[in-house]
Amino acid sequence: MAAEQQSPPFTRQLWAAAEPVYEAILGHPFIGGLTDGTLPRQAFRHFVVQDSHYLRDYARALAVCAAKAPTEQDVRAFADDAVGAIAAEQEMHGEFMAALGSDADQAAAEPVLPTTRAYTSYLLATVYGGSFAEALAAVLPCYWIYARVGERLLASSSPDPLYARWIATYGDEAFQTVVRRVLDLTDRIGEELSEAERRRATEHFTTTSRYEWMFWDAAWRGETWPV
Ligand SMILES: Cc1ncc(C[n+]2csc(CCO)c2C)c(N)n1
Repeated sequence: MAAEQQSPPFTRQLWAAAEPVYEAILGHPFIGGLTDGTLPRQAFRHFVVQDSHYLRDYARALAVCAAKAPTEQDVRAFADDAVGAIAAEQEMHGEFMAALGSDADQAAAEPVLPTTRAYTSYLLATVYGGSFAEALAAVLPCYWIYARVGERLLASSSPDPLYARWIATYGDEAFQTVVRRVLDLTDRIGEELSEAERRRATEHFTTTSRYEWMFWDAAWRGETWPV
């Protein structure tokens, strides 16, 4: 009998699809500026304000993932992240806003800009309308790209204490452990997917990876609504 055809681990397939985007992120001047400390405060502030808006909807997206998750343990893990991990990120943004002479209320009062709106709309449409695998693939770049970027930047860190704090959060071993958990789940789910389902999920993964690049780029450009 012919040996059963083994698919490569799903995460390997996903990363191969998004690798050029990851390389573009590492080469982006926003990331370069975080590392060498030259990133203008205005660009960092733009990022923090938009990220506060992003996190509200991302928490919703994780809660939908929790509702669709296959096992009790996975339900708990996503529900925990929807509450605890998001709260930790919001708290960090509160500290960033204070260091920038502002606060969370002021951030909340600022408009949600085009890239943030596009990214969160896409995330929410995918998690509400798609299968669990599609939902997982859509939320995954948020974890995985930040873990890879954090890990990469940790060695050099930043001469700017604010930017060093940002890097330390994502380079931290505790965060890397959280991400490994989500990646293990992705490989587990991937084993049961048909080729067509893998393709659909990969499309979501590539799209939200691109939105991660665009999110930094929007802050770097000081994006506004054109009208
Ligand atoms: C645009 C954007 N993408 C990813 C993250 C990082 N992040 C946000 S929620 C979450 C999961 C729980 O920790 C992670 C890793 C961010 N802050 N902003």
